[in-house]
Amino acid sequence: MASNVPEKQWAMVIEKTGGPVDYKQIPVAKPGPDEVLVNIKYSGVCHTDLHAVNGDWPLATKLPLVGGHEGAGVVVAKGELVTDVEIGDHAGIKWLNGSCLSCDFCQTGDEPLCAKALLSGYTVDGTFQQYAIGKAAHVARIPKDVPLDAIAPILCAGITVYKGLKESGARPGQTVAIVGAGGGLGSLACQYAKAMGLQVIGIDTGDEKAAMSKKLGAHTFVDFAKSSNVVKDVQAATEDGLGPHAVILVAVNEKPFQQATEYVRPRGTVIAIGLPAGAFLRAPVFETVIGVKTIKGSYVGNRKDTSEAIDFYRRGLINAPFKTIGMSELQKVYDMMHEGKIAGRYVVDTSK
Ligand SMILES: NC(=O)c1ccc[n+]([C@@H]2O[C@H](COP(=O)([O-])OP(=O)(O)OC[C@H]3O[C@@H](n4cnc5c(N)ncnc54)[C@H](O)[C@@H]3O)[C@@H](O)[C@H]2O)c1
Ligand SMILES: [Zn+2]
Ligand SMILES: [Zn+2]
Repeated sequence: MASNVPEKQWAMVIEKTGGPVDYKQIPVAKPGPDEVLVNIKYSGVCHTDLHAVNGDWPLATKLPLVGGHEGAGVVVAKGELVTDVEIGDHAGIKWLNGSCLSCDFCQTGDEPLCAKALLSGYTVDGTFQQYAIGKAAHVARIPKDVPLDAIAPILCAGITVYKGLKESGARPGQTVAIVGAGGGLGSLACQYAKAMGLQVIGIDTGDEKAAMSKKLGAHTFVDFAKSSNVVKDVQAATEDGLGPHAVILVAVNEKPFQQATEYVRPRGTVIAIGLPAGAFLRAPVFETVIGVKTIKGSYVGNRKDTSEAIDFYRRGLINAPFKTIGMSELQKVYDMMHEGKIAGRYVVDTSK
């Protein structure tokens, strides 16, 4: 372990599901043989972190829990089996903290499906602390010319929407609707879609999110709260009125998951990414069949998706807004997120 690693550090911890999240000092963990210890400088706040606090999903978290899975920082220690990450390297701890590397899914680059996957800020402690552990095989390699605050949101939101866009099969020139375009994943989805040569329809609510979505690449914005007919408005936003070729669902409510199958273009694909509590996908069988529509889930990304998503940023293609706040103020971010008031992403600075 590097000599400047302290015994104790600041962290945001929940003791029980439902919170509150407390700012307190906890011990710094020691990396196991195949792990690295990363001095987290910045961590993005994903809506998943809020689902974890609230216990929304049919999957229990560890407790007490340090949340966070968009952590970017500097490697300060490593286990004896780690040969391809060096002390001083910049690294990211993402949702997929580790996987078995040998099951059928891991062997085929589908490691998010690994039954033994470790999830940062959920089944293992995450990045709302100054020093976090990651499996060396899975930490994101971050080039040193990339700023650690701006890259943090890419480590979940960016990877996830980039993968979702690839899974949609949408090709350059085609149209994609981003549902939840003003949020953390949505703002990045607008940028990745634009960079991939797609035309973008943004769907969300409020003037701030409308203006931001347009700035990030949406040619049309549909305000779901103001529109009297979202399905018609989304279809009307495509040149021939037949609807978008793909829909990326990153909203945190169930209703748009039902609407998407109605307005997606025949032969089109609906990609479900958002995870509203207790929600169901529902589609009319007749229209889905005769429209040859595809509905599929998409879940984070693999290590290759990770490096590609980071490379898009490095090449200057991604410039989604984020605001920085002290880590000790995490509860404020959760409160704003709960109210749907965040346009883009918040990133916490672990030094404050
Ligand atoms: N599948 C995955 O791999 C994966 C990865 C990361 C996050 N997620 C999930 O994605 C979701 C979004 O995360 P986030 O951090 O971007 O959240 P966020 O709170 O930043 O954004 C959600 C956005 O959805 C908008 N929204 C709410 N209702 C809507 C509606 N009816 N129509 C259109 N937009 C609507 C909100 O206004 C907000 O802007 C969460 O459920 C999160 O857990 C999934
Ligand atoms: Zn996330
Ligand atoms: Zn595996």
